[in-house]
Amino acid sequence: CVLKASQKRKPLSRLLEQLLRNLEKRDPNQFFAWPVNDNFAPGYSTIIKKPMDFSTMKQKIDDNEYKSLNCFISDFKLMCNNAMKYNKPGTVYHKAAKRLLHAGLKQLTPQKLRPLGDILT
Ligand SMILES: COc1ccc(C(=O)NC2CCC2)cc1-c1cc(C(C)=O)n2cccnc12
Repeated sequence: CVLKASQKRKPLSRLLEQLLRNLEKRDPNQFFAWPVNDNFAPGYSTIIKKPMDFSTMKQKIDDNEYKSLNCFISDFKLMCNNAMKYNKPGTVYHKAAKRLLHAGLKQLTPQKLRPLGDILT
């Protein structure tokens, strides 16, 4: 069937979905898969002003909210930094966030992304 213009996946969206899938693989416990719930994280919504998680990033891709790769990377960093702010060093979540941020940014270096061509310019 022919995709209507509105349904046509923009090249950037397809790329971001692929990058998101690769980042999610680095979160095997799915600590970052969904918004953090105040019931499990007391006071979270008062401490963290701009929550972010992978499901929200996926929704933003689907809604074409990301106008550039840098906006996508900023949300990824925000998500990890939120976890390193709310959770004390040494906790399972602080360690997971630090590891995820490090591994994720390695995947998002220009060297790794250049093969994807001029989609990013
Ligand atoms: C979507 O968020 C989650 C989902 C599941 C779990 C979870 O399975 N936690 C089990 C490991 C020990 C209980 C934790 C979290 C979680 C993430 C976070 C983050 C990312 O800060 N968090 C902070 C305090 C308490 N729980 C969490």
